[in-house]
Amino acid sequence: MRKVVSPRPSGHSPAHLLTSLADLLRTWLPEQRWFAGKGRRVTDLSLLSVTELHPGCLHLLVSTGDGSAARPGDCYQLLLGVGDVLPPRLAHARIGRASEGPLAGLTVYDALQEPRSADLLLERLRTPGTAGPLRFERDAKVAVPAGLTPRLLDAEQSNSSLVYGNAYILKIFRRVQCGINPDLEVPWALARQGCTRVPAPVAWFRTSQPQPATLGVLQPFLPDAVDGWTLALDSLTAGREFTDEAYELGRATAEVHLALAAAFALGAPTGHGSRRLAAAMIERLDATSRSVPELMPYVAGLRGAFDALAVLDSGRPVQRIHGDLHLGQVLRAGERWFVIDFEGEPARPIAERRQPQSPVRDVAGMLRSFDYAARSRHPWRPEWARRCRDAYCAGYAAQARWDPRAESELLRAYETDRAVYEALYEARHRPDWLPVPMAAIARLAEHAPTPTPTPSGSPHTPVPSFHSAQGG
Ligand SMILES: Nc1ncnc2c1ncn2[C@@H]1O[C@H](COP(=O)(O)OP(=O)(O)O)[C@@H](O)[C@H]1O
Ligand SMILES: O=P(O)(O)O[C@H]1O[C@H](CO)[C@@H](O[C@H]2O[C@H](CO)[C@@H](O)[C@H](O)[C@H]2O)[C@H](O)[C@H]1O
Repeated sequence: MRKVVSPRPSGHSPAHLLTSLADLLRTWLPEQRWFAGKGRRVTDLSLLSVTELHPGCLHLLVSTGDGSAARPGDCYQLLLGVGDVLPPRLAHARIGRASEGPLAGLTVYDALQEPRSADLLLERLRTPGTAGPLRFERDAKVAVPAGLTPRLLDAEQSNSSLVYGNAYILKIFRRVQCGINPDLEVPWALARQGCTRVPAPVAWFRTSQPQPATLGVLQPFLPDAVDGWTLALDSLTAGREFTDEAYELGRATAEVHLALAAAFALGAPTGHGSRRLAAAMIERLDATSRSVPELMPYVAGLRGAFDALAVLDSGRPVQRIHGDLHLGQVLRAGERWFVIDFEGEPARPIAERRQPQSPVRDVAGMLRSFDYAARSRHPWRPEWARRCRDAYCAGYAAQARWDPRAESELLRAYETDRAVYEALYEARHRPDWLPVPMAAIARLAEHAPTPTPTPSGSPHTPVPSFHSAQGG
């Protein structure tokens, strides 16, 4: 997202406002959990859009860059409060005091932490309309009540979420990309399909400038739900099995996949497209190993999984999928699993995330997650993860009528690709966690299939057993 500028708040041009905000945001942005450019300095900063939502509350789209010509800048959505004095209860929201420009002497803070601004956002969503380039819309069939008490969710998130009265949750996308966000598009389509595994959007807001983009989505909040990651860790801590839950989760995943296949156009079977997919995975491996040197010793071993994929002729069609499925993206309320966060991998371009892909990719994401959970507790219990993985695939097979374990090369390639993604994610966001995906990478590299020439000279890949690579 670049360049265009929207209406002027209270008579100040964005360029003028930037003189007040630039220094503050250069320091504050990189400290935020949702800031994608971890480890990079914000050297270029510009305001793409400024909208005064109400006096003292600015909605901004800012573009940040690190000065490198090779990396395009990112666009972030901010809601900033500006005032003379910050009440002590908002001390934690303080960004700083502007020293120059039109806001000189005023204190700037993160307005999402302020109930008044959160109330106002909900009011906007309840009563559709526009504010400058922002458009607020809702499902006319759902009446959202007024006056619900807001609280900002304290979760480790890629975005920011406000919960209203334990009845609704508003996700505010932090890193904004041009186009409809799959986290609005997919749950909306699934709801139309009658799929009840996904909370259906009831309201949303978007911008038309600098380019059309989704900015936030309001959905029903499941008040008694616990996420799969917390449940899995509880089970590990208590020395309990998690296979019944994993089986049901496999069924829920398959149900969502079937609904997705019905709601969106299917793509052609992977067929010879496997070569292109393998090439993309190899490219990601090479690029990641340049950023995460710990990967270097394993690159040759890991490539085996991608080489095997390149010669695979899969007859299974591709379809829309979740794209970033793991235990943190599933919620259990009572005995029932729900799937949330259809944004896909936030670092990838939206156009790519909306492409049909193999459902095996989601399955691989969840299988990696069982491994993650088992790895994050001492002593490591590989058998626990192996049983969960098996139960999950069995549940999936029972619902989908095909077993992901039968797609062993595809599954292995996607698991390897996911582990590489995780290594990059952890190196950037949580370096202490890097050993978790690295342990899987070491195993996957060690057990990687080696394409061997067949008597006819065409490559033949021995299929490793499903358990050998991940189980121990
Ligand atoms: N509909 C919901 N009901 C209950 N909790 C939810 C719901 N949607 C999200 N959450 C909670 O919010 C957290 C973050 O949501 P998520 O969509 O994964 O955001 P992000 O993309 O920022 O990671 C989840 O882990 C979950 O705890
Ligand atoms: O923010 P998102 O939930 O969209 O996803 C990102 O952050 C996740 C961590 O919060 C990360 O997931 C990795 O860690 C999880 C445990 O914290 C584990 O369950 C996942 O299997 C593992 O991939 C995810 O990769 C990232 O996209």
